[in-house]
Amino acid sequence: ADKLPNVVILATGGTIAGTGATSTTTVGYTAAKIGVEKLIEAVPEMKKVANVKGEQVFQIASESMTNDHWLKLAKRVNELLKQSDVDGIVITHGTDTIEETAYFLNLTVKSKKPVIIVGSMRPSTAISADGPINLYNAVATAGSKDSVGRGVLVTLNDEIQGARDVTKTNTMTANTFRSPELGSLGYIVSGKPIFYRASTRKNTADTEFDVSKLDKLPAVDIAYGSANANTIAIDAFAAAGDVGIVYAGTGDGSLANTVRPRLTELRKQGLQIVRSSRVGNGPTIRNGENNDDETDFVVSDTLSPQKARILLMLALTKTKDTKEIQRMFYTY
Ligand SMILES: NC(=O)C[C@H](N)C(=O)O
Repeated sequence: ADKLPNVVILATGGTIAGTGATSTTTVGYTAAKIGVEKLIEAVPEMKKVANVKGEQVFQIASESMTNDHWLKLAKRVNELLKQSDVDGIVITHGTDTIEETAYFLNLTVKSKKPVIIVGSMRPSTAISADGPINLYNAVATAGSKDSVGRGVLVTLNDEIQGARDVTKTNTMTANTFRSPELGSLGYIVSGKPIFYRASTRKNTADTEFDVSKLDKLPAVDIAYGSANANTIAIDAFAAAGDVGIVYAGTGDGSLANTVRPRLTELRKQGLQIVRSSRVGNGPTIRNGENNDDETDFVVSDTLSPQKARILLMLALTKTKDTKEIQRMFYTY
């Protein structure tokens, strides 16, 4: 028989480790309660597809994930993947920011070995909890040779999503993770990942980003466009010392006439401005709703504001040049 792959589970908390008062409590539970050993014990079936080891890296609800957590996690993943006795990694994670952590690691993990991020929508104590099957599928995917070189993957609900394009689309249901514009990558069928497509964008070992020597990321925040828009948030970000702002504009990243002049001024003062969209689908197009060549802004392409924030932070660790940063937004 083939030797089983070695998979390390890095646990970070989330609803997959959550507990509720009763088996029918699916809302109003407490996230991040159960330790990694208990998570592993709950799914003995995993032993048939991999040799599994667990490590508790944090125990938090994912809405409290920070840049510092990401740096620590990326460093640990890179360390482990350098070991010849580690074939793949599974990260258990809350679902609220799972897509952000996935994209951050997609740009900063320096290995082709599989990295799978998994969560659940129902707490571990719930009737028909989705955590155990999701964890089983994630371990099976992490141990599969078919998953090598595909970038960081998010697996829930029997589906495989790519880190760049996946997003949470429903606040409550188990089938919340979708890659609405560009499609999911595949399915997990009885413990076997089946891939149908791959992103054309660069990831992991093929990126230019290296966080191994960083202990801090540049300060970048997101401001949200709406009718009656004003500059209160962007003024505060600038005053707080942000070096970049992602503006989640209306429509194709359009900017109100009350906002555009101030963003242009902030760019002149050296802040990097990325124009993105609050719509959730479709590209924010260069020189469309704004003359970006003239204002010297970057556009996010199809990245959501929350993912544009990540790429802008990493870009700013390499360069301050707008053209270079725009190139990165068309590359990753
Ligand atoms: N379903 C979940 O995991 C939600 C939880 N608030 C978290 O992100 O940690």
